[in-house]
Amino acid sequence: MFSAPKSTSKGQSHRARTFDPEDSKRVKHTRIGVWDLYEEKQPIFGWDIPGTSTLEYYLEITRSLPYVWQMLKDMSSIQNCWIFATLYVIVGLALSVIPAASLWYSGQLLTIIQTAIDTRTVDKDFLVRISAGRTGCAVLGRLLGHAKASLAYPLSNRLKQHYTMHLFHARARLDLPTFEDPAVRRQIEEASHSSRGGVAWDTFSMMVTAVSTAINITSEVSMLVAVLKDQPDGTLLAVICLSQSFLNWFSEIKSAGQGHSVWAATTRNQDYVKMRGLMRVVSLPEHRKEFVAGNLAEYCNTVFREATQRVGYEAGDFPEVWRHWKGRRRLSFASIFKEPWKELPQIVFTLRSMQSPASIPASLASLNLIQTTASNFGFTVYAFAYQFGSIADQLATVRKLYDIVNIPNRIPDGTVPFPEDAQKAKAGIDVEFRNVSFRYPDSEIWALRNVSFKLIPGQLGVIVGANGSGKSTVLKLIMRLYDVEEGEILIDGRDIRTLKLGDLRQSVSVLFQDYTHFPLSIRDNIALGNPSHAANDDQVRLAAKLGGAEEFIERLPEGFDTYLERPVPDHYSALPEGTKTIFGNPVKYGGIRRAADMQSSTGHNLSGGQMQRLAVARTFMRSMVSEDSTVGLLLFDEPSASLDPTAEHGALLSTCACAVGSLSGFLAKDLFERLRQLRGDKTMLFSSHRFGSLTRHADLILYMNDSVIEEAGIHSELLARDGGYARTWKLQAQAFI
Ligand SMILES: Nc1ncnc2c1ncn2[C@@H]1O[C@H](COP(=O)(O)OP(=O)(O)OP(=O)(O)O)[C@@H](O)[C@H]1O
Repeated sequence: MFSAPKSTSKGQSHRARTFDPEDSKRVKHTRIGVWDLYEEKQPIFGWDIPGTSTLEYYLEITRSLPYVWQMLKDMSSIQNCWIFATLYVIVGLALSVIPAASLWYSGQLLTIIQTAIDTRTVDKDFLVRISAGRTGCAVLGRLLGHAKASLAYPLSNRLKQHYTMHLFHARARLDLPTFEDPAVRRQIEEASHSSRGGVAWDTFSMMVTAVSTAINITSEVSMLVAVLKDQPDGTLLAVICLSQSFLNWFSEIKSAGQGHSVWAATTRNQDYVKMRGLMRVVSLPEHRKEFVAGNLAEYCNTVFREATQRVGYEAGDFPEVWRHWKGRRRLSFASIFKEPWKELPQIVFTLRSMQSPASIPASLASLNLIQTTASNFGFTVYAFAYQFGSIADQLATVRKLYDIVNIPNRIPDGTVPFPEDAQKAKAGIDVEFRNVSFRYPDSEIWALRNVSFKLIPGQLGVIVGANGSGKSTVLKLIMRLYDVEEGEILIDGRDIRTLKLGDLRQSVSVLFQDYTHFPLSIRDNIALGNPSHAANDDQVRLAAKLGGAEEFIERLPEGFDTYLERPVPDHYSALPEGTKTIFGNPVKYGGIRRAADMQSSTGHNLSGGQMQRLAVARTFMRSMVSEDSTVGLLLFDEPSASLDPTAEHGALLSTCACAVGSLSGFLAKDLFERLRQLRGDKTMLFSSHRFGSLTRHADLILYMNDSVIEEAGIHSELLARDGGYARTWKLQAQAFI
């Protein structure tokens, strides 16, 4: 809904095991406008101050250290990384002592002033040397700062690239149920979370900054003590100024609101929710068709006006309302005393100067020195706390980054290679369900109950039944996207759980009902049907032809190189009205601009039927066009759902020049017929709502209802039985009369 402030987005989950907004002992509730904010109650000297000690906090750091060590070792494997890293550390450390060196020179200037007051003489050479040193420090500080920023770029890029591959691998290796698990998704999200250059860079720069900050503060404070110990009231002024910067920091942290605490906000104001919904209805292009056709303008205007009046002036996005509320809350005890406290050093100084007017110049110089150092000191600590949140949280992110590559998959791999005989498998494999029952993860409802059937090599099976009866689930279980809960599935007589997963999936081809297209080029989308032949353009084109997709692909301006959805959008400002296309794509303006004056261009829009032909082409790529394909079982989930009749009957395609001898024959026939001819002896299993040509040819029809197989047999048998299948078949037949 909104992005949390930076300091809050880090460092929450692993400390607070659970967060229950209703737990009033631990959670404070505040009503802000239409929003209910729930904040975990925090002890003042608990988590609020980054780096403060508690056992859990240190344990967290201790647990993460081996992973940080691993990260440092991994950095050595990245080209030139250690050179940049070492230089970065050296420059960072050198920078951290510059303020102390400047302070030393300033102290020397103080001594010169003091001597001048006492003796009325100035050592000019010494003054020149000290002034040069002081100026040199400033110049060196600037140069080192520049060098640090210049080193940060190549270093962070190297780390980013390395860990992007790491994250890619970690995500790619997960199976479906593991990937769908919300806990796993969260784990991945947390491991990928980073502000700028990735987790590794953030951690590395945090460590360098932590050490530099420590050196900076220690050296500055000790230098300040050394410089001021002989100055009149130096120590008193230093204490007042440092306490002032502490007060400042404390009030900032408090007013930053939740610091590092856990919080959540929701709105229960139905009028506000409705207002936001209506606002989207009138703003987004996807609703406009129905909005206009449904004549909704007047009704929506009235409802929106009424809802707005009821909500009053309290409506607003949470971040906006929250920011305003925090501004009001900023009037804390610390913030009230902060201002008068600032005047205290001046008051002390004035009192002292009245007592001994001769020391005014020296005192003035030391006051200035102390104030500058104290404000630097406060700023350094605050900047560190703000940038990195908590050290423990940052280090814990590294642990998560490494842990995600070890997330166990829910579907364990088998050990038996499959098939034993590739030629035989290619010519069809058999599949058998024995008393299979299955529930989806975290679901109480049985998706399949006691399902048994057998298809022998070369047979055509069709599963028919109402929505939600379990048809697609049968296909998913054959692919081992999930494992059965009871019973077993056998492929060529072997329990699929014993077979090597890669081999099993290599031998089966599936076209899902809810197939997706990858945000890659059309060529790649088809080629991924058979990754081992992805570079073979002829096969890709043949697969496109067989799937009935070649003709419309060729008509696209970029043909097979067209991206259906470009993963990298072009960005542009508000272009002059006459600009209709840019970079070959139409200029589009959405109802709501996502980022100031930036707008992304999207890819081409294909019809549902064209999209499905692409998906069919990918299936053909996998199963038909390659000589060495080991696919022996073809699964189709509602393959003709969005194909128009022309496409199904191949009329459009009959004009295609066919590349293979017998191709023209079956292009003119209906899709099922084409599939039947192309498959040779491969076993096929369809799930379909449609009865008709497909079921008439089926060797086995499974009529499913409410997760069980109610009837099984061939078309004529099931018609004769006059049960659910016959009823539905007659209903569908009547619809076409
Ligand atoms: N990912 C999932 N998580 C939980 N339940 C699911 C999931 N997918 C399907 N189901 C449930 O499993 C049951 C069987 O679904 P399935 O998709 O196999 O039905 P179907 O016969 O293919 O339906 P349709 O004809 O609409 O595609 C349904 O009750 C459905 O709600």
